[in-house]
Amino acid sequence: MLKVTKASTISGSITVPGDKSISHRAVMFSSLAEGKTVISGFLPGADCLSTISCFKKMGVNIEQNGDQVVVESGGLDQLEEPHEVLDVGNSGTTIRLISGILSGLPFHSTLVGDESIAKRPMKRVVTPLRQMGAKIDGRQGGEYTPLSIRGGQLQGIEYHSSVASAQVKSAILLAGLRAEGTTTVYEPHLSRDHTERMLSSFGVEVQSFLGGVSIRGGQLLVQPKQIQVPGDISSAAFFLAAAAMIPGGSLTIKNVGINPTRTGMIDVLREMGADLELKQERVWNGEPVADLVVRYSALKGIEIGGAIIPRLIDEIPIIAVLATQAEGRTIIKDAEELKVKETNRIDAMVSELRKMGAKIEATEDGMIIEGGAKMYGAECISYGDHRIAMAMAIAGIVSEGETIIQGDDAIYVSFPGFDDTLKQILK
Ligand SMILES: O=C(O)C1=C[C@@H](OP(=O)(O)O)[C@@H](O)[C@H](O)C1
Ligand SMILES: C=C(OP(=O)(O)O)C(=O)O
Repeated sequence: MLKVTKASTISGSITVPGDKSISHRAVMFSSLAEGKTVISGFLPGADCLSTISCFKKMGVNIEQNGDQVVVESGGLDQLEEPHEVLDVGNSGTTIRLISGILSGLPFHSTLVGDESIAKRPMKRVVTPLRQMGAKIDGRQGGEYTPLSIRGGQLQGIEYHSSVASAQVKSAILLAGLRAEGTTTVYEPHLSRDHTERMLSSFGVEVQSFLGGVSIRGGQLLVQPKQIQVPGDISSAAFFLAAAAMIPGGSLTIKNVGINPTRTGMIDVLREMGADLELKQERVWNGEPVADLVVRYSALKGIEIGGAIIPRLIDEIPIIAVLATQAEGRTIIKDAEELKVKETNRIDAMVSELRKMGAKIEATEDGMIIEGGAKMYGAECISYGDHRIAMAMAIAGIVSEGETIIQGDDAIYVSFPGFDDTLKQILK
């Protein structure tokens, strides 16, 4: 249980843990390359630890010590048939990306996860992977876990994904690495491109073009020896929002990844009127990084939809909180993907923010928030979803009285140390 009370203001200089998407990929791709890779700035959260555990079960030697990870592998061809079930825990990224990798390997494996994973749709990866030649079975025709995969000879495909999902795109590209010919994925809007960037840094040729990306099969990964993971902008988002909406707020967050496919939150903050600066811009392993400086200023409601949605998909719970503190109406649309995350994030945010007095309603594909309502502390639940737990903790610091968040242990999925960082900046 996490307890928070109204903050008089927040200030300071902090860092946030490593980017979750990049940490998963760093472990996966290092496991596919022959030799030793040292990863620093790794996110030691539950989701990325699940990825490590799956690759260990396929014979990869991985030592993890806090945010330092050393991966020693014989390469893709040396991965072994796992004796045990591969457990992805709560991690959608792990199950979807690993399905793409397993599809090209000549053995059988079974994938399971927790009760949230058991409700998340898998056909979005199973369908294209089957088209490429993988034999995949699962509950309800392959829509739900447990999934059972027998990989082998694959054929490249041209796939038009109906969702802008980096997990779908990455699963197909990773299978494409082992397929005959070229594999092309088209997506309705550009989703995060960490797979493309990191594969390039492993010497793989990936062709990105407007609307899609192609990969030629049979290419080997050559490990870059060192990978430095930037701070996660999705974790930084909670504190950026807090500083932007609390009078007198002023905060620096150092070493944050600012890959343009992830910076929708920065665009939203600026459009709402926040005072935000990027400093010390630089590049780590093909990923842009900066220090973010944010200060309080009056915010106004805006409309959010279309191509920006995949660029801020995980930030929508905290954007909903931000909107409660802005003047006027915020409309979030085209975000139906929120219904198939760790929980239905539209329903969860509407229900929890309403308990605190916010004026918020759910729509088919998002939510509408009327800013300016007075908010009061309440007893909230996380629905086992890390982002809901953190969003409600930040809602608690702008509300009168005390807020209790039940199920805050979910935060460990993506942000170990959230509580301490929050305490550090609360004044
Ligand atoms: O590829 C990734 O690392 C991720 C992609 C996104 O999911 P979708 O691909 O389902 O949109 C995001 O929500 C998730 O937190 C991480
Ligand atoms: C949706 C998320 O992650 P995943 O899909 O990997 O479970 C998230 O971190 O918000």
